Amino acid sequence: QRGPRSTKLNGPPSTSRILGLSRELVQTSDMSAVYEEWAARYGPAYEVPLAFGAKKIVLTDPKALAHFYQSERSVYVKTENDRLFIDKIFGRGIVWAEGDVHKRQRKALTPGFSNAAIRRLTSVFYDSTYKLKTLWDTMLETTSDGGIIEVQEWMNRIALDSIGIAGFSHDFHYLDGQNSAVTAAFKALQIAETSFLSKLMFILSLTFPFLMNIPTPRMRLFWELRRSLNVIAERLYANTRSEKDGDVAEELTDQSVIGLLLKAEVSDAEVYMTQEEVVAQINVLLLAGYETTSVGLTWALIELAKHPEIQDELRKELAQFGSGDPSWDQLVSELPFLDAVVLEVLRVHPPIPETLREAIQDDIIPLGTPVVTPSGEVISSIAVAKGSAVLAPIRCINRSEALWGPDAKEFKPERWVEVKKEMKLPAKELQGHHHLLTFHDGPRTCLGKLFALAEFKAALSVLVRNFVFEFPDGPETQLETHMAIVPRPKVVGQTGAKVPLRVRRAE
Ligand code: HEM
Repeated sequence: QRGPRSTKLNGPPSTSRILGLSRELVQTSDMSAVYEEWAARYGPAYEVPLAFGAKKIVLTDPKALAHFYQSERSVYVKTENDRLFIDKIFGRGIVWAEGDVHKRQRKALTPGFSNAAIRRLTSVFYDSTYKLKTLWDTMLETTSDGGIIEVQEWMNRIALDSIGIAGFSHDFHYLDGQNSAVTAAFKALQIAETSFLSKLMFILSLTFPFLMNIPTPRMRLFWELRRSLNVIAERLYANTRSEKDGDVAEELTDQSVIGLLLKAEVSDAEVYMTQEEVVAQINVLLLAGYETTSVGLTWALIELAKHPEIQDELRKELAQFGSGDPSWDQLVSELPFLDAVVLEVLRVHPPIPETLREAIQDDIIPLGTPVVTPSGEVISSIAVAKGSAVLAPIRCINRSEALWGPDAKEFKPERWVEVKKEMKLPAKELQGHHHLLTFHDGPRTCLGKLFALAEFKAALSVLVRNFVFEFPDGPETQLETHMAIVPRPKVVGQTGAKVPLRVRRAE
């Protein structure tokens, strides 16, 4: 028996009876700007026609978004097709799980991400960045004017080695130039240019999962990545186990996220995980912790290269530590400008640009700002029928002029001084990390938030104190998006996700 129907909302008209607006959604280079335009025209809750008569409800209203994220797991879940895709790539770990299985897995993983755990892991982030500093120092030794360095690749190296060691006591030695099946698969994904057909197949496969079995070059890369991650994950599982049994490297193992996880697995039945689940968590950590942070760090260097005055101000703030490094506590609370730069990078360039969910039961979503329906009725809540797709366009929300003011698209770390003192903008109604939904919110909010923030801050503090970053062709250099696992920046004209910067040693 069908429950109440969804409220009919206004929204952009379909351009194709078969594809709805799917083709436009795939072809548009800046989807967040389109979502913003539609929100300005149709209000902060509207609907978008998709392929084969499907549609999705798009929310930019802060009250609606707070409700949406708080109702994750109980009302809003990942779509079956998303889960099938996640299962194929990541396995059945925490990103795949829903309901009680998710609750149990999250409980088991949580201690690995506590304040105390991250405080202990901060030295790992410093070690990785200093390794890079030593290598760059050697590369730049003979030049007075700096050298051109493709920084995205180096941020990948910091991020992969850091998650390997801090996640499961495994050193990939990627900073040392060592390649592996994992690095090869990630690299191939970054270089591969996605054809329109391949992108369209990918989008359609979320509606028609059988398309995932068609071996497009992109799908083959995903399968290869999964295969290579599994080999590593199983070896790590076995190693950690034998280390634990023989009490070898116990201290190191215990400090990594997976060390704590394995400990929980043997001692607490409530959070018991199968070997398959543990292997899947390693895959998840690798993917969730690697791409997001390396992309975020790359964007940070891009923005600093585009804004030399901001880079100088940050360098000045960091100078107070001389040649020493800020402790974890200092990184967290004694470097307001570093904090502002990091928050601004996460606002303007959220590594995961949107959240798509499906309602597993009927729901009523409250609205802070009423919308007008096609029949002219003014409503302050919308009915959402079981089975409806709901989208939170994070990147659009973070950059929305209606929420963040007319300078919303600009990179201005100084705005955070105001935001933290007294937020006057409509964005103050947004929940999440300092009004940002970049890490989501609610019961499925990013578990690695503290990990990511500590890594960002430690890495940037070392990089900015020691090096100066510039665009070889000036700050007006244009960038575009390259679709890897998450969207990556690339300088226009480069093949693949490349960001070459001129790097000089800071005096
Ligand atoms: C800037 C860096 C990062 C950003 C922006 C970010 C963002 C997110 C987002 C948006 C989600 C929700 C995904 C979804 O359910 O659709 C998520 C989940 C998650 N993240 Fe992060 N993440 C970052 C770094 C990390 C790191 C470094 C780790 C681990 C070391 C991590 C571990 C996780 C885990 C385990 C989940 C699943 C949580 C759950 O489903 O309950 N993340 N992250």
